[in-house]
Amino acid sequence: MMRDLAMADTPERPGPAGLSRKPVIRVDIRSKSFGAVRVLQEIRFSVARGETVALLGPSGIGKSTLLRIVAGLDPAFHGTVTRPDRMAMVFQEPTLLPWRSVLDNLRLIHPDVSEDEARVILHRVGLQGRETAYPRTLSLGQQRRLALARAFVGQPEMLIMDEPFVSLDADLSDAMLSLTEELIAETRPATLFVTHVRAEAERLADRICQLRGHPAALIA
Ligand SMILES: Nc1ncnc2c1ncn2[C@@H]1O[C@H](COP(=O)(O)OP(=O)(O)OP(=O)(O)O)[C@@H](O)[C@H]1O
Repeated sequence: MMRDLAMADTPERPGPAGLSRKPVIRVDIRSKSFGAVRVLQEIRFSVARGETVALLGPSGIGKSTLLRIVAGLDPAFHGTVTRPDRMAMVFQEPTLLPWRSVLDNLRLIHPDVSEDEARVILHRVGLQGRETAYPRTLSLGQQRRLALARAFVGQPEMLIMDEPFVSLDADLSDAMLSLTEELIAETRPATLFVTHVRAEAERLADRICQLRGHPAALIA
């Protein structure tokens, strides 16, 4: 089902269950510069609910810059981005609060989530029994599982991931990919993720975008 795209726009079309595939992320970036250096130019694409788009490109091309703009973390660009209210991000580093328990790491970000709901998602990612543990006592794989639980417990309409499987060995990377695939299928956010690994992109994504050139543009 995966295909490459150039300047892709998600048309409003029926989804697999006849549900509306109205885009929930619309990106129209005319330019992004750091000082005098223009990093991004003319980037237009959209992502529908339930759709996963992978972003590939060489190191330093501007992938993280693009993700930060889409997430609303960097407002200093020319253009427009439309995004839904409920969004979640997963970074290369799990970015956990070291002095808070596993359960608190979930509930501080999502105060409306009940303890029972938090326990259910922790069980779902394989962290049952570790609710009162502190992040430093978790393996890197477990920390990544907690970061995934934290992202999905809020039922995000939009999910942004920046190389979420980097620095894991092959088996762990495979397990995390499977878990992420399942959570995306259950929650169906509009997902945009960066990876250096084309096989990861082909496994997880419906569409693949590539950034190329200086300043970078989106191409097939
Ligand atoms: N805050 C900043 N100030 C100045 N230049 C920056 C800043 N952030 C990024 N850049 C520059 O913008 C360009 C794009 O960086 P970015 O981190 O987006 O690339 P990337 O494709 O994500 O790289 P990588 O794959 O190595 O993570 C690089 O030349 C980088 O040096």
